[in-house]
Amino acid sequence: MTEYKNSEKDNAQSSIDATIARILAADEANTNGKATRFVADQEHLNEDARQRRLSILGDRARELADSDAHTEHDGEQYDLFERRSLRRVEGLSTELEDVTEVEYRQLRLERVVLAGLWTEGTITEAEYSLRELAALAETAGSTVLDGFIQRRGKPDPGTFFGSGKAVEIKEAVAELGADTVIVDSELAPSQRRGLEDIVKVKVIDRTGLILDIFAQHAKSREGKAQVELAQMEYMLPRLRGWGESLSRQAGGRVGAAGGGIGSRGPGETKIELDRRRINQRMAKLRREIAGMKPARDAKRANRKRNAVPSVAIAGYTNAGKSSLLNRLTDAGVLVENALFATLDPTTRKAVTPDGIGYTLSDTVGFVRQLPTQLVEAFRSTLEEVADADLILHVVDASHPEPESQIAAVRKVLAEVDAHEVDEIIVLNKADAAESHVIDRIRRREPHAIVVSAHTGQGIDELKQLIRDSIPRPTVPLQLLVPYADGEVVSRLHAEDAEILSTDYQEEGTRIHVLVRPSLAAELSQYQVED
Ligand SMILES: Nc1nc2c(ncn2[C@@H]2O[C@H](COP(=O)(O)OP(=O)(O)OP(=O)(O)O)[C@@H](O)[C@H]2O)c(=O)[nH]1
Ligand SMILES: [Mg+2]
Repeated sequence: MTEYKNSEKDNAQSSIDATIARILAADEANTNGKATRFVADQEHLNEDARQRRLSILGDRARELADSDAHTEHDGEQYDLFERRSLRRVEGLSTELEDVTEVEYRQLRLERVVLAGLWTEGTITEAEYSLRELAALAETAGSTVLDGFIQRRGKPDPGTFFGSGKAVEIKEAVAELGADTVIVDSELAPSQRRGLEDIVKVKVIDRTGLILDIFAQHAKSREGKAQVELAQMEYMLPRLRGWGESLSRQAGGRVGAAGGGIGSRGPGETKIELDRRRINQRMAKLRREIAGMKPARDAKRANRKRNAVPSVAIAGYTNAGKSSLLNRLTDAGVLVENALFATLDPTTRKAVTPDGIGYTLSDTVGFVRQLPTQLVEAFRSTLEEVADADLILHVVDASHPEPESQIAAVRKVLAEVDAHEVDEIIVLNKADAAESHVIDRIRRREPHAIVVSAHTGQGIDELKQLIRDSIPRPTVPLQLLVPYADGEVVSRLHAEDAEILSTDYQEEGTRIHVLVRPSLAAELSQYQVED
């Protein structure tokens, strides 16, 4: 309660806080567990409140739709044009061709109502989570009509929300003409069915929504296979939930007849057939993904052999990772004010201000409650982060509370064993951030730097910091390179070597240089005494 009062002081004018105030007032009036509508009741709506109702979630949605500011560092953004011209075709993107009659839902989200439980933390956190869900829904291509938060100790085992709340959601769905309810958690299969029976439209959970976005955005063969595998993994237990009673019947009969080989055929239910086909498909996908690994490993091994230091850009979705890559290397990678714009990792060559080469990789963004199926499916991609010499952990400092995003990212990094890699916290979007947020995080994170990929603020310092943080060539050599072998000199200039001095002598170029051990061996023939 006191936490809320503080934030009210900071931001007294905002419509969100007005909403929160209403929620809290209603919450105090109601006993704990009673439903709280996220917006004012219809009969109490004056014109002002009506406007506010439209803007509570719409703010985020509009932000997503309108502001796609690009800088000249973002290049031509061909991918963005392509993505815009490839907007979703109903029902196609998430269809699973190989699987018939499965309970898998084609998401086809159009007009949606959001609903979340507030079980712990402050109402402000519950609010952020719902706003993020709105942004996710927008990214998936749907229109968000309304949102609800219910204060409740723990979810109802049957219907997730309390029955009163569920009825209220149903009324809003009918009133607004929504076709989908999106719940801000992962639902048990039975809870989803229970809730669907009440609200009478399709119910999707956060995991299903994130999987849908990934399915829409995956572009490379590997990315597509990874997402499909994750979708299947998500689907399988839900399929079981649906078919449980059927399977039990068949199993019972098999059991009574003594069971065993041959007795399964006729008694086999459709659900088991589907499950088997999904398992087969998953095994095939796993093989395919494993098959793609050698190429990736070879690339990585090549980088390792050349001992090129690698820097991975990681961070919460929409933090500005791709913008930062573009700013540092002019790579022209897709930048979009949407969640999960980047799914296929891009690696670019970069050089430090003093000419040391390194690779810089953009990665898939993280999100709170990133489906575990996705972490698993993207493991090979994420492992590259674990392999890096340095992680630039990009944080959207214009968010009022980036701490929870930092925590969510570190959780995923730990899952892929990347938590021991050196990390620089890059507080991005400084141009749009509140200074008290930046100060607060800098106090907590000594290894932080403030930048703006848009204005270029702090970018030179960041480049210096990268220079100081990556492994540097250490082997000192005195070389005398005949003028006929000029390409060796240019290679030293282009590659990973730190040239300390150059002297043009009669027999050739005399160079004092620091190189990596691998290169030192190759250059032995040119070595001379000091
Ligand atoms: N104001 C401001 N906006 C920024 C800055 N950097 C990035 N943005 C905006 O933030 C949005 C997301 O940028 P991206 O670079 O696509 O973010 P990302 O982290 O790669 O996102 P995903 O790939 O979706 O995870 C875009 O609308 C950018 O224009 C910045 O320094 N200042
Ligand atoms: Mg990106």
